[in-house]
Amino acid sequence: MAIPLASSSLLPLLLLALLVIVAASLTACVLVNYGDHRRMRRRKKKKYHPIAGTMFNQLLNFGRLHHYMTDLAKKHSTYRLLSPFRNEVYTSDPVNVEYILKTNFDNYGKGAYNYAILKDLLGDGIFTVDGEKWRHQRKLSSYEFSTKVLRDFSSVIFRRNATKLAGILSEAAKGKQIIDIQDLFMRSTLDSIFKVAFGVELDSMCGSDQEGAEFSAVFDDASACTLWRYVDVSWRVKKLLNIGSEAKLKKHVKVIDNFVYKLIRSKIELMKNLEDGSSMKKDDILSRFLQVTDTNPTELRDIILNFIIAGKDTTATALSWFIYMVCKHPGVQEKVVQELNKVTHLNGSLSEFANSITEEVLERMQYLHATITETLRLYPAVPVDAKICFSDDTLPDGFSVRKGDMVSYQPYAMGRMKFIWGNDAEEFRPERWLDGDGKFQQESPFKFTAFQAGPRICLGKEFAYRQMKIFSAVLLGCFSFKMADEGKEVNYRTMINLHIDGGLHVLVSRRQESEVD
Ligand code: HEM
Repeated sequence: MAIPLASSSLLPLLLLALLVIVAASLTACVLVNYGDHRRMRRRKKKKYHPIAGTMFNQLLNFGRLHHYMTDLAKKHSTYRLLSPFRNEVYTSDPVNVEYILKTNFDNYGKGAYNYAILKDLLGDGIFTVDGEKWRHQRKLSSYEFSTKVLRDFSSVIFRRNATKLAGILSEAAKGKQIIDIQDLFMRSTLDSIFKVAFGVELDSMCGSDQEGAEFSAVFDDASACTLWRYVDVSWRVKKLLNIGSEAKLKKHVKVIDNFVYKLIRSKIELMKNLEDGSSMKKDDILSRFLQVTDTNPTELRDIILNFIIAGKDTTATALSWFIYMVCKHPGVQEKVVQELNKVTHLNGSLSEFANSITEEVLERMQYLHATITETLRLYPAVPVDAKICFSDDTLPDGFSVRKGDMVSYQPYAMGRMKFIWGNDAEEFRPERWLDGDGKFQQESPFKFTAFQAGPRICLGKEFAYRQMKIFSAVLLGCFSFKMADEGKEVNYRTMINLHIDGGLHVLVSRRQESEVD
């Protein structure tokens, strides 16, 4: 999901909310502690995970939240943070993770809490629901995601957009211009997912489509307002009175709905008018749904918007951290290029070069696959992922959780745990993913949790890898990258996705060995 935790315009409000929450936390912590103590005495047999801090500490460490949580994880593989609203359990223990995400899957989900917050924007889409509703969505969507039609169509879009991006970098290289590559990745992944989902060219990369640019801005803002509900305890009142962020959200959702329903209506018209479906076959997800299912417009709206939110910032942030890593490790950058040299010819036009990156070529790029995976191990696009516990339970480590507790696994902290990855856990070393023959080796998804695991594992994992590999192969084949300011500290901004704070500013230059024009 791609929702900023704190856009700069929301910062003063956020600080005010933090102060209120801090006061409430302190009082609640005392009460919860006391309550825990009494309950523990009553139910002697049950034990609960150690308390490592409170929500107050989280707020104090907001700017370095994932560092803070990693430090706690180094002390306790599973711990509790006290909050006035609910008990929060955080785990980086793969055995507990497997239990929550797979073994007792039905007992941990989005719950009514997340549903209420997300529903206005994401409707009954795959991200917001549990149980039968989720199963239905998952079945419909996983069938589509596994088809060759979608694979081929999306690869064409990725190659085209990677070529477009390389064209922009080419101009920047000529003028020795510093570019914010994260911003460009954000635009190009939005364009890609939009084309794949709706069959519509948004062109936010070049900004040629006014309506598209407006949709993109409104969608980002609506996501920010939705996320704001997680910190604004008064959001329901504001919604009732239609004021502040809630009034803004309502207005934005209307714009989004108009845009999306218009697309759906015109697609339905188009389908009706097709005399010979095969000769004018359309391969975007919306058209495919209309061809093969009898999904109604509201369901379609929810399905497609959820895909857009899922596939937009996740891939863009992962690609940005990948570029950051290869800038910091020029040796790795060179090894990726050597591999590319082996499997493709770095000559011809930009689009010829991009088109030469076929499925077979992608399959042979094992070192690139390992480098992207190593990036995601240390910089997972979703750094923490929370579930709600539906009934009292005991985790495999012997500690109990209660109905209503928030139970989270933490990909960011897990990537840095020595007990999972060995003493070099914090080092960037793509080789850890390769066997003696240089072949990529999968790890347990309960250790490498960047894509979640179990029945709800990311539906777009293969799609995302293909996109990231095509983009990185095209870009590294043509350009060498270095940081615009080598001495500048690069950090994340605390958001649902792991964005690079302030963007990633790089200098690119044409590669000597590449004769791609
Ligand atoms: C580097 C890229 C990506 C990463 C790291 C990633 C990671 C994740 C994670 C952690 C979840 C679980 C979120 C939750 O608990 O709700 C998830 C779910 C999901 N992802 Fe991805 N994702 C990526 C790209 C994509 C793309 C490109 C798409 C589709 C176009 C996609 C589609 C989905 C969907 C539909 C779900 C919901 C699955 C379900 O609840 O059954 N993802 N992803």
